[in-house]
Amino acid sequence: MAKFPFDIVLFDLDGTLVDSNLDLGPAINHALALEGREQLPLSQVRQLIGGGAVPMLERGLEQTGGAVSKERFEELSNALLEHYWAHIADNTVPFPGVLNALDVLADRGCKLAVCTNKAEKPARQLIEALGMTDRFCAIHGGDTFGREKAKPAPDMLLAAIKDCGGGAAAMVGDSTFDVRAARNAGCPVVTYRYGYNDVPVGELGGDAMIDHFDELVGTLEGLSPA
Ligand SMILES: O=C(O)COP(=O)(O)O
Ligand SMILES: [Mg+2]
Repeated sequence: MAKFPFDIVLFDLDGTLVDSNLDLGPAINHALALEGREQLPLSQVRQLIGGGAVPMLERGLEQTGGAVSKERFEELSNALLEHYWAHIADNTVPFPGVLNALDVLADRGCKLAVCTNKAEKPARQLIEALGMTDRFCAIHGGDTFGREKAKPAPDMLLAAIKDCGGGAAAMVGDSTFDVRAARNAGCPVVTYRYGYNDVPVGELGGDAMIDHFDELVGTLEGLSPA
């Protein structure tokens, strides 16, 4: 078998490895209800995911009547996170084909890592609850290197590449945060059509797009390391 073109594959979490909308949705709606705001349908919540909990709540408030004071935002944000932590893996599951794709990549000698804008603690909690921790050499969150270093900054990707021992890396993600972070880190990037795309999926601008995780290994085989 030909050598696999990548030594390392970096994965976004929400909307890429896992379908977490069913647990993030009730958490943001819990915070909106505390402020007397209308509930957002899950189809709308999907489009708010990708930058982490703070941008998600900011945008949710904007879409239901406008911003609140800094103090109130802090309270609502804490309420959102508390609700989310209590229900982190109630309904969240890996997307179809994810576990098999991770198995095949590991068999082909790839090291795997998670680079998410979710805070590191809930990211680890979720990955652990799904029994997936041992698959990854590194799990970096949106606060691991400070919020200003969250995606689209390349820092967590570059750190994960180092943690995995260095080598040719590719990124897999669902949003503009992932595509821009991969570009900033100099890695090719595959996007997932059924993730939580924050722009129309054709405009994400990755190097390749998959409709199902069964396509991932073959798609990566067709890409060249940067
Ligand atoms: O939770 C979020 O908003 C972002 O998470 P992601 O970077 O794993 O998509
Ligand atoms: Mg995502």
